[in-house]
Amino acid sequence: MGIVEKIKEIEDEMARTQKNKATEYHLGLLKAKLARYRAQLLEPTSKSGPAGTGFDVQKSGDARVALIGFPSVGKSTLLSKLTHTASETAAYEFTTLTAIPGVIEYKGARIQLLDLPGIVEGASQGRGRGRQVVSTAKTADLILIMLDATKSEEQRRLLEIELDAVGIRLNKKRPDVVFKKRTTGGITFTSTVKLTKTDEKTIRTILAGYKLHNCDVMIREDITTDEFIDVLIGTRKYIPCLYVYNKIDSISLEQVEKLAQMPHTVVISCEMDLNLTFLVEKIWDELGMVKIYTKKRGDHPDLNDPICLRKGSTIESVCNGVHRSLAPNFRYALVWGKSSKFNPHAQKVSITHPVQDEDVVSIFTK
Ligand SMILES: Nc1nc2c(ncn2[C@@H]2O[C@H](COP(=O)(O)OP(=O)(O)OP(=O)(O)O)[C@@H](O)[C@H]2O)c(=O)[nH]1
Ligand SMILES: [K+]
Ligand SMILES: [Mg+2]
Repeated sequence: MGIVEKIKEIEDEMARTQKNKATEYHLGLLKAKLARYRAQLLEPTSKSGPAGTGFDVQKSGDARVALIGFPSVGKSTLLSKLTHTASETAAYEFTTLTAIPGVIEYKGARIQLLDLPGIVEGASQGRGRGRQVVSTAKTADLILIMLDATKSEEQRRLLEIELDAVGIRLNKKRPDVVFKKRTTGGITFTSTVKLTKTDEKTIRTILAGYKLHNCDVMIREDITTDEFIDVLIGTRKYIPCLYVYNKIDSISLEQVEKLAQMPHTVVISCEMDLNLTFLVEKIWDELGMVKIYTKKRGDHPDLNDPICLRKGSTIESVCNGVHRSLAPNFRYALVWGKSSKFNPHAQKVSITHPVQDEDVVSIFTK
């Protein structure tokens, strides 16, 4: 009998078994067995693709948000609450076995929310399908670390370790270091600030360790040695993160207040519908989305169908948001709004002009 059949058998037996004092222990055993089989299902097999690749879910919408957490913290419950997609939820661990995408619609934007299997300690080392989960997290524009408010604080640190191990840096900026490889000329080292957490000698030792004998290094921020290594490796992902504590219906008000005061933190209860709207607002803020309205010559701006972009986007992204034929044929654009030098009047701009929230843009092509 395969694992899937065994799981089915246990689930059937659980459904048949009446819940009462006498069956409590037996049900507990079944639950434990079920969790074990489901965990086995999550282990990589030759069929499930090489370790280190994420789930094959098409990116869609204006941004992607990934739900990362231990089993049974309520990830699927949240997906079902915030989107029109239902993801199976249950009281046993490893209910979700693959990536399930849903869409949050907010302020005209479509944000993809990705429900993922729960991960366990050691996920990044290839235990279970966890490696696939953390690899998928790398593709997100925002990570929601979902935590069970009734469980110990330790869970948060353990998850951070797993994400760190695959090169994800949470709520951190890329270190301000310019690093250029050369073919000759040795190492030029400059630092525009006083280094208090590392020094030139350490950095030169590291460079030698990586067999980098010709390069330019310019450090413009008081970085740590680890941050310098991140720059060298180059594939680090700097992703914003919100810590979402669920199940606050089961803890005291004092505890709720304590959690809510922590930075980048939102406390919610999916079951009691507490703070879910606020969570969506925070997701929007953290993603740094802007809304751009387009306007055809002589028309009013189209206020019903804004283009949603990440903060810092340029006219080029606006072009691509309308149609991919626009950018190659671009002549100039007119912008009204915060990014116009002459606000409230229009400014004529090039394709590299950065737009701001609620700008109105007209694009002129050749
Ligand atoms: N008390 C309480 N229970 C909740 C809340 N949200 C979800 N649950 C319960 O927590 C259990 C797990 O929920 P799921 O949504 O399946 O959790 P998950 O994180 O998707 O779990 P896996 O897919 O197994 O990793 C279910 O029994 C839910 O009913 C909440 O706000 N409060
Ligand atoms: K579950
Ligand atoms: Mg789930």
